[in-house]
Amino acid sequence: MFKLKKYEKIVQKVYQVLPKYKRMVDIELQSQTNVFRSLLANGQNLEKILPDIFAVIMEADRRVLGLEPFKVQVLGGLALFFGNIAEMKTGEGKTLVATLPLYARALQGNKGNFLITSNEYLAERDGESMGKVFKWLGLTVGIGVNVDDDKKIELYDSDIIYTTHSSLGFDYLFDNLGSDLDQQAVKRFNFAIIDEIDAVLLDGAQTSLIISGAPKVQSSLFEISNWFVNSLDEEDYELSEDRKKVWFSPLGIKKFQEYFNTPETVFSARNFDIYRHIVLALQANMLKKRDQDYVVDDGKVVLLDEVNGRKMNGVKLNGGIHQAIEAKESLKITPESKTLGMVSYQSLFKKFKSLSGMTGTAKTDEKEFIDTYHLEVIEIPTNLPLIRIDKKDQIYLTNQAKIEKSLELVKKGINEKRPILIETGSVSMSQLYSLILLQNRIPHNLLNASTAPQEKQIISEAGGVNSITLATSMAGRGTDIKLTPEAKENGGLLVIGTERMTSKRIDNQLRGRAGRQGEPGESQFLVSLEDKIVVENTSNRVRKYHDINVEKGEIGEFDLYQPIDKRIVKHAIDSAQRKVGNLEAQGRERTMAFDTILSNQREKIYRTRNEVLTDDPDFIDELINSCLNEVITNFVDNYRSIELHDVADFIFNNVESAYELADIEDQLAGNMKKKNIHLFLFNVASEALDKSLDRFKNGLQLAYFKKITVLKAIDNGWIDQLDYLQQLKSIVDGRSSAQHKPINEFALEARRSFFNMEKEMWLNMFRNLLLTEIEKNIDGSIELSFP
Ligand SMILES: Nc1ncnc2c1ncn2[C@@H]1O[C@H](COP(=O)(O)OP(=O)(O)OP(=O)(O)O)[C@@H](O)[C@H]1O
Repeated sequence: MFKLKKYEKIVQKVYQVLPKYKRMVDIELQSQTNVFRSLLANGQNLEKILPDIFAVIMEADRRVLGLEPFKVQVLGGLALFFGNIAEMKTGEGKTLVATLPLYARALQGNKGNFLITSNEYLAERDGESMGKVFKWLGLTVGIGVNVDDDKKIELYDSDIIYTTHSSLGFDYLFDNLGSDLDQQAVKRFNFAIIDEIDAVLLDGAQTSLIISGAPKVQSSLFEISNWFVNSLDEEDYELSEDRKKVWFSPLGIKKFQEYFNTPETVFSARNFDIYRHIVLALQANMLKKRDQDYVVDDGKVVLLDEVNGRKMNGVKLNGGIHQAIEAKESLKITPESKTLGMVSYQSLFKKFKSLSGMTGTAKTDEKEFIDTYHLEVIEIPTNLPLIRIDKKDQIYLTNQAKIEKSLELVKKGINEKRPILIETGSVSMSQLYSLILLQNRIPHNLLNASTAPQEKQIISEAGGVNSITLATSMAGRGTDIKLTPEAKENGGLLVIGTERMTSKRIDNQLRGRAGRQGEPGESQFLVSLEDKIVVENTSNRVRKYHDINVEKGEIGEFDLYQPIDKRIVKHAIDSAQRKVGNLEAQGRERTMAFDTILSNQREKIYRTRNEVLTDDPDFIDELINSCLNEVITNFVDNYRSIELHDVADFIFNNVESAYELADIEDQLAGNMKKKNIHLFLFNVASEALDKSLDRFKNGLQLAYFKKITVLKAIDNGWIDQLDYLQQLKSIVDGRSSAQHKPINEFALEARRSFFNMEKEMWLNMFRNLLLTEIEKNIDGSIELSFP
């Protein structure tokens, strides 16, 4: 409330200065960008001149787009500027609202200002339309989808960037795989507005973005593990309530120990690899269903999209689960690939100095936004009163009754000459419904994942009289259906929902296609007790109620076509939907907890990497010096007492092979104290290093050699660590009990393995520096072959 008051005061100031800018001719208004920029460069406080900045962009919006932001839109713009979530009802014009804070933030000249959308269609649509205003005011604008690699630097150098969350995430990960700082594109994370922030941060945030590459050594453990898992009984494992997790019961663990003849705890380092494979086999057999999660096509496992059921050709599950399914189906096991980079959306967006978001539906999940992102939700009033009529849900016992009743509604809408939008929960349902409409001779447009290329065309026709659009929830976000004057007169858009979606927010987004900008409209959802979400998430009591009454219906004792008005049924449907929502929230919380641990390590590595990439010779030399010290200290500390042959082995394996045992003996002169050995090895290594580096007569080549050997050691170590952590996550995530707190075990092991990785990195760096062979080509270039 306090914040809203503050913003309202600024709005007043905006309207006080607006007339001044309205009087300016185009060229004078356009020049204000430079005026503001130089004021800011000279130390002017951005907030002080905010009313003027907002007034300029408002007037530019009006001149270029023909749209002057309403008062409530200015208020929304301020909520975004100050880093909040602006909750503005569907159709209130959020696309335009975003222009105000983006312009203000971009004036500081610090780049890295983003508008992030949940899909490519919106990024392109909004980037192109709103881009015109920014360009008119002299700023540069980039659209970050489908961009060639060689255009990435230019893209991210724009003042304002419209892109999707995944494009940004992948570009960030790829940047940190390269060996050239000049090639890094995503350098600045200053300000971001996330459009449809609940879709991006809640609906789509359970999975992390992953880049994988380099095949791993093939393992034969997949088949053995599959065989073992098939020999288990039901009491050997437990499934979570939502059947999305599975873990071994104490009985199962006992069988594991007997079968593999390993009395040690299953979580010991020695058992890690086999245990991982067993867990994967258990998951593949118990959680992944053929023809539901995947199909077997031509000897290959092809995944199915959970939401729209389409085949996802070429997509593979990470972390070995894909191979475990192949073993389950007795197919040829494809090579497993290592994870090269991984980031969750949560970590990605936490990188921004200032983050904000907008949506029509955030208040219900405000707690999660505050807890996770420190984002407050500010409710912005509507410009005109909302006059859409949201009818209460009609609940039927059977799908058949529901569909027939919805058809009646469609026909009624046709008689009233209104545009109709029918929403289904999946691609298959949309196809089925399309068939039913055709059987009833009702012409319509179908909008789902497979007709996506025609999206623009379909939406442009959707607001005319008698236009019927059948869609999946794809048409639920950002879709702006423009009504014809006649359609408005006839009552506006009629939205018919044919089932509850996975959250109330998504339902509300669908309703929100109607009644935009104070227009007339209506929404009606029809639900049945046979809908997927209800069947999968309801109690036995409701199931019984369904079964008994269907039987009664068959003998005419229950009217199947009469909507059910019982509280327990309504309650059951609401709670089925809530249950799905809660499970998803828990999933996000877990992803976040795991990723927080991982992101601390990732940041540390990426920071060191970037320092190496800056080519600062002092930094690299210091690093190399520490490397000698670390490796030798680690070696010495590893022994209680060191024998001569241990020292010889160390030199032979890591420094050079031509060293004679007698020489070592001579030089140590019987003094086998650790301090003396340390000194001796340090001298040997320093000499060898000088010799190795002396091979480069050219300063540039020498600098390159140092940089690349160091970088290679860091990257190899980190990739192995990342891959290990991903595997570890999949096995600890499955077991949750009083004794085992998965996240604590993960944290402990992650820390221990990071420590080991650091040691391994130093050693690899050491070996790279001393043992890399060089071949000179005739043209003066060199080729390195690493040990
Ligand atoms: N100030 C304005 N004056 C006139 N029309 C406007 C104004 N602002 C927005 N509009 C129009 O309102 C419609 C809805 O805008 P937009 O699609 O940006 O809404 P939204 O808030 O993003 O909706 P959703 O929540 O569904 O994504 C558009 O047709 C847009 O042109």
